[in-house]
Amino acid sequence: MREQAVIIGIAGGSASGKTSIAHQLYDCFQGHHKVKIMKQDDYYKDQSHMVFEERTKTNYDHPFAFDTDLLVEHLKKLKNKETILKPTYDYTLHTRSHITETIEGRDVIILEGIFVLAEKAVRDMCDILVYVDTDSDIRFIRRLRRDIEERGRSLDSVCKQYLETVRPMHEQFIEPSKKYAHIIVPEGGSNIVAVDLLITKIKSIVD
Ligand SMILES: Nc1ncnc2c1ncn2[C@@H]1O[C@H](COP(=O)(O)OP(=O)(O)O)[C@@H](O)[C@H]1O
Ligand SMILES: O=c1ccn([C@@H]2O[C@H](COP(=O)(O)O)[C@@H](O)[C@H]2O)c(=O)[nH]1
Repeated sequence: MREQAVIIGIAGGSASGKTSIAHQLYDCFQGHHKVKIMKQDDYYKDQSHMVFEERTKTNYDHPFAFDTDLLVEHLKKLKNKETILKPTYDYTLHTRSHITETIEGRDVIILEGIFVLAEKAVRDMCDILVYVDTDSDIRFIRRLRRDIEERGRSLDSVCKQYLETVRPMHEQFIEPSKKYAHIIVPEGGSNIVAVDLLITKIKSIVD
């Protein structure tokens, strides 16, 4: 087993299927290796000093919304299989939760998030870079359903946020970051062939 962890970065638009692919990779490796899924979203800046109303106005699809310095610091430690204390994020409150997770050294780190490819310091930490490429209408439908069912949003708030920030920021930052990918996966987690190829490649590095 390698002394350093292998870090797989998975980027793509909101609701493109990053989490689904991350879980498929996790399920494949976890019996044989120590694996951890890391969400870039856990590194959204803490906004507990702001009232809830103010937090709803934050642009969550701009790089400034993230504490990327902390994420990179943690990735460096994880690369060396050191322990970190990871923050966790609460989408319903739009801020960090009080829970901190201790993560001990792992062989494989699967990092997923909208800016994993767009942020140079983050992508430089990854051994394999994946972009999940799913059409925007499909992503919008999935996001609408998910944000209402799981993130405590209303129909109007999802539509407003999508038009005002999610869509323009996707076009400005996320879509252009596709050029940094080693592998582009169309159709997200339902693309079994692409996920199988990815698993084969990761196995060749890890084993
Ligand atoms: N291939 C798929 N077909 C249908 N629904 C999907 C598919 N992949 C993901 N979803 C759903 O879409 C939503 C967003 O998927 P997710 O993997 O969490 O995307 P991301 O992590 O990119 O935001 C979730 O509710 C998930 O269940
Ligand atoms: O407080 C928050 C924090 C984030 N968001 C939205 O989440 C997505 C990123 O998560 P995915 O799982 O990749 O969809 C991002 O587009 C933000 O708009 C939020 O709404 N509120």
